[in-house]
Amino acid sequence: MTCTTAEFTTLASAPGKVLIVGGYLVLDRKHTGLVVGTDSCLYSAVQNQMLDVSNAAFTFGDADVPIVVQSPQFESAWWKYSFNLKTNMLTQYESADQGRNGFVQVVLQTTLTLINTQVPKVLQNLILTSASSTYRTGLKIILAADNDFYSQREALENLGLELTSQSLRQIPPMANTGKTLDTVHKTGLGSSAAMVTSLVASLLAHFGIVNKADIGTDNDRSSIPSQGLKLIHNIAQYTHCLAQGKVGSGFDVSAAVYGSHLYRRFSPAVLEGVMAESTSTMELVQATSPENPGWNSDVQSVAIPPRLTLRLADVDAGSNTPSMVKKVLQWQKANLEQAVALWASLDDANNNIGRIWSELAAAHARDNAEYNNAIDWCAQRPSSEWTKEPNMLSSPTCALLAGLAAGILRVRQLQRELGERAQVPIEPPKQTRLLDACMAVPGVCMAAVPGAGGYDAIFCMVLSPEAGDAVERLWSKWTEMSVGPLLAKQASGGVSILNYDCYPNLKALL
Ligand SMILES: Nc1ncnc2c1ncn2[C@@H]1O[C@H](COP(=O)(O)OP(=O)(O)O)[C@@H](O)[C@H]1O
Ligand SMILES: C[C@@](O)(CCOP(=O)(O)OP(=O)(O)O)CC(=O)O
Repeated sequence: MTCTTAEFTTLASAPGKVLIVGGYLVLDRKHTGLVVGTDSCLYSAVQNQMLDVSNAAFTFGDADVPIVVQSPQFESAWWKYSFNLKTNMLTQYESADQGRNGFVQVVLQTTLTLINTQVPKVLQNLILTSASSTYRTGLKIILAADNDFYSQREALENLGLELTSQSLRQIPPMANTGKTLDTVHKTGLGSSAAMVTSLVASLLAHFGIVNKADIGTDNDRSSIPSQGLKLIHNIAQYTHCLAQGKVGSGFDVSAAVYGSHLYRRFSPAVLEGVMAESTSTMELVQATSPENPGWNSDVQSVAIPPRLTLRLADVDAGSNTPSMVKKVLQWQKANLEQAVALWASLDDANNNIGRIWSELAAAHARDNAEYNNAIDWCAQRPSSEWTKEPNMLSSPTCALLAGLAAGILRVRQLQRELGERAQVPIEPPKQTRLLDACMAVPGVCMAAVPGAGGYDAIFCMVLSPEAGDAVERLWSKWTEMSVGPLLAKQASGGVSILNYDCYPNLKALL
């Protein structure tokens, strides 16, 4: 498609996440988490726009820039702000139903303060181009999400369609949810981390603080993060923590920035001094700087092995991650000796998965034909048969795939053990039955609960489109729980700057 670039509109996207292994352990810097970024994204479009402020419930002074943010897929989701260039104060002066969006507000407050401190003239230019006190040049921001972030069950029911990916493809992209942000049913892809990351990136790129080339577009990123990408990461981690009121592991924001990788968290100390409201601008600049050595997270790229495809489903029940985390950490504290041993076993089992992925990628690079033959063969049989055929015993790829299937069973066994000991339903029996059935489908090499586990979601890794279809047929016939497929697959890239003109659905929203 030939697209022209619209002047003054900057569009950024950030992917959702699936924590394949490493739930709970990733909270501690001693351990890593294997996280995959999805091709379902959150988008943020920023445009300079002449805004009519004549009826605003706020008197605009010489230094005030108006900002309108809309999330048109939701009911009552618009917020109007003014950002004062002299005081760096963001004021929300109007919104639908007097609502607030804590994540948007914190990102705007922080990012605009940093921009105004580092390159004041870019925001002052908006004031200089304001035509009158009635019309002022400000920022119009649109937030939009791929449908996968929110449950589409109701939409399918209303259309009289079954819960299948074929039906999901009939729903228009970025469809209206008919819900508010508070009542929408999320699928667990990490909407706030992806939204925060895309909004930070779009603002920094719009005002030239980071170079669009530094951020990358879709898949053209080098493996060493640029200073610009680090700045986006640091601001996104900081604002996400501030908005959620605690310093978490940050794997979700890291996936939104860098895409799929092996993640080791940053030491929380880098943010502990700047979580208070009284944080000064200088402290903010220092804390988020790409040069700040406190940002010691480790992002190691992992290759999802060729021809392995991620399939996701949300389970219509839901779990409360923070309360599960609280209970697991309480148990860990109260049972240190047992916990040390269990954490070590889980760490081994988790690392084994990442290691086999790397070895599979290496096997593909070494002998493409052998690799493809083994995938074709395994794709037609359940994993329990992969070691039973004498002819295939000499195939290195077949052995690795069998190791992967056994490896994820080991992870699951330990996750169940942790769940039983901490009295937290990490892989409850209903999920065990579903996951065992998935593992029995020909061509499935992995199936487990992602992240914190519970009743939120499941993931599978399949070796062929036919295996993916077979898994989906199993889900659609599953009666014990309602299992809804998502359309998302794995994506290698993280946050990206996109050509706005290539996204007519978004353009129609602005
Ligand atoms: N499309 C969106 N538009 C505006 N805000 C959003 C959007 N998606 C997520 N958010 C913000 O993120 C919050 C949800 O965060 P949270 O409950 O932590 O869910 P998640 O686990 O998906 O990140 C919303 O209340 C809202 O503030
Ligand atoms: C337990 C954890 O290590 C992983 C939780 O991963 P999920 O993907 O389950 O997260 P939510 O989207 O918030 O439900 C907690 C953490 O690292 O933040």
